[in-house]
Parts: sequence; C-alpha cells; structure tokens
Amino acid sequence: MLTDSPALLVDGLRKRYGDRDVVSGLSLRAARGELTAVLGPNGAGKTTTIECCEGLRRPDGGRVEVLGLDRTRPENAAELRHRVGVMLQEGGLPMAPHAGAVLRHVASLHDRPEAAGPLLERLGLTTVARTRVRHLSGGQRQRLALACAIVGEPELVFLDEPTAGLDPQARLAVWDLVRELRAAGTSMVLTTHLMSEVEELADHVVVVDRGASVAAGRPAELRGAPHVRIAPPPGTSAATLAADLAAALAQHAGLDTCAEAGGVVVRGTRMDAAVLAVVARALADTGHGAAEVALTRPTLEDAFLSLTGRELRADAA
Ligand SMILES: Nc1ncnc2c1ncn2[C@@H]1O[C@H](COP(=O)(O)OP(=O)(O)OP(=O)(O)O)[C@@H](O)[C@H]1O
Repeated sequence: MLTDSPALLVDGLRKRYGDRDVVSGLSLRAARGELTAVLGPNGAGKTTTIECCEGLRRPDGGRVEVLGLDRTRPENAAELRHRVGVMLQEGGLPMAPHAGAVLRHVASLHDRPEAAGPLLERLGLTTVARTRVRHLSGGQRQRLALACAIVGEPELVFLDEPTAGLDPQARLAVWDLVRELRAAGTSMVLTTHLMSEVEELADHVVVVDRGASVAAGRPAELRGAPHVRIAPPPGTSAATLAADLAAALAQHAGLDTCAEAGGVVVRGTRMDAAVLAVVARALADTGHGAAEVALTRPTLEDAFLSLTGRELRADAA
C-alpha cells in the first residue's frame, strides 16, 4: 500500500443505469486528514459516485482507489471494510434490534473500536439505547448511523448528508464530532446540500454537476474574491454601463470592469471601501447613476449557483 496515496482517488468514473449515463467521467481527489465536501444539485450523481467508492455499486468504467487500494478488486474489500466507515443516506440500519445493541454489534466487528457508551452519549442517544431502531425518530436513526460509521475508528469516513433533517442542536453535535475526528487525523468525504455545513467543516470542495466534476478547490478559492457589483438603472443596459464605467475608471490601474449576469462587476486585487468610493465617483462621472452599488463578498452558494445554474433540473432526483 502506498502511504502517500490520497484518501480517495476517483478518475474518469462512469456509471450507467439502463440507457442513462448518471456518472460520466467524474474525477476527484480527497487528501488524507482533510474533510472533502462533494456538492451538487439533486440527481447530479453524488450518491452514485460515493456508493461506487464504498463498494456498494460497481462502476462501468474509470478508476476508484480508496486509501491507495483499488476499490473494484474483491481481494481489497475485507481490508477496506475495517479501514473505512460508511454512513449511508438511507441509514442502512436493521430495524428490529435496540439502538445500543446495533452499535455494540458494529463495534465488535472491529479490532480496536471506540467505547459504545460514550459515543451514544456524545450523540444524545443514551436515553434511546434500549429503544428498537424502528421506533427511533428520523434524527435519532441518523445519529445512530453516524455512530456506526465511526465506532471502528476508521481512517476514512464517507458521510452522505449526515445532518439532513436534524434539528439545530443535533446538527451542532454532529459538527463538533466531525471536527474532533478531523483533529484526530481522520479523512472524511461528505456530501451535503447545506452550504453552512461546507463553510463550517470543509477543507476542500468538489462541485459535481450532470455526472462530472465541474470545480474543485478550497472553499475560499471557490467563493472568489470580493468585488463591486452595480445594478444598472432602469433603461440602461449592463453592457453600456460597463463600457462607460470602464472608460471612467481607465486611469485606475488594476481595476477590471465587465457586464455579468445582468449587472456590472468591478474586480481588482484590493477591494475595500476606498475602491468602492472610487467606483462610485467614476459612476457619477458616467452620468448613468445606478439602482444599487455594493461591495460584495461572494458566498459559497453564489459560487455553487454560478457553476450549476439557477434553474430547477427536470431530471432532479
Ligand atoms: N438504482 C438506480 N436505478 C436507476 N436510476 C438511478 C438509480 N440510482 C440513482 N439513479 C438515478 O441516477 C441519478 C443520480 O442519482 P444520485 O442519487 O447519484 O444523485 P445525487 O447527486 O446523490 O442526488 P441527491 O442530491 O438528490 O441525493 C438520478 O437521476 C437518479 O434518479
């Protein structure tokens, strides 16, 4: 096994259901000791990809290496079962046993498991330890599935929407646990629709759309730099305003003005209140005015929407 291999390497992954390619040449890399978030619209192919990495689905093409081992080779399955933790979107828990018994059973499958009691306590499950899984609330099942994924102290954990449907207190408890795991050096791959979760937890983000990876980087890289955004006044096109403003700003080296998404955007290496004042003066010089001028700090959600579009997908799952 190569110790300098990434926690997860996916290269040119393909998966087809019937005559539909749902994953078409997807590549991503998750470094060891980091939390990599995989984002994408409903139906983008995230769960299918992660399930191929977990060994639950067989890829139709491409390479999947988990902790340096080829995931598609049956001889690696047993070793990876011990070294990788999986929290499935649907939980995958047996319904009849008590919650505590399920966790103790999963713990018994590992060589050096974490103690089940304290883990149940951390996830607010002590009072339901003797409740059958089928009688747990959705959020309690979700937390039990997380406990089962990490009780074996795996090197890599896959978390598929781990806080979907949890109340804010439970979400914070899960986030604290995830931070502790990362501090202890655990590699994690997380899929989520919550941008706040990504902002809080992710070291690295991969954006997936229509079965392929469309962007990857640190959250700050994906968010992009602050810029001045100007909404043209009624009756003035963004293109006209951008051209006139660019001329008015010509003597200010390092500022780049363009029309973008119905507005005008000014970018530069340093974007602060002083630059905002310069842009506002130049705007006044154009004689156009503006409906709105603001120094904007793009959010991850802005970046996500600009990468994947705003329209609801007809093929959304
Ligand atoms: N077993 C299956 N048979 C046929 N089609 C499937 C199957 N599993 C998933 N799909 C389809 O594959 C596409 C990708 O689904 P997938 O669950 O991977 O998306 P996702 O990005 O995880 O979506 P979400 O964010 O909604 O969980 C969807 O259009 C889905 O309907």
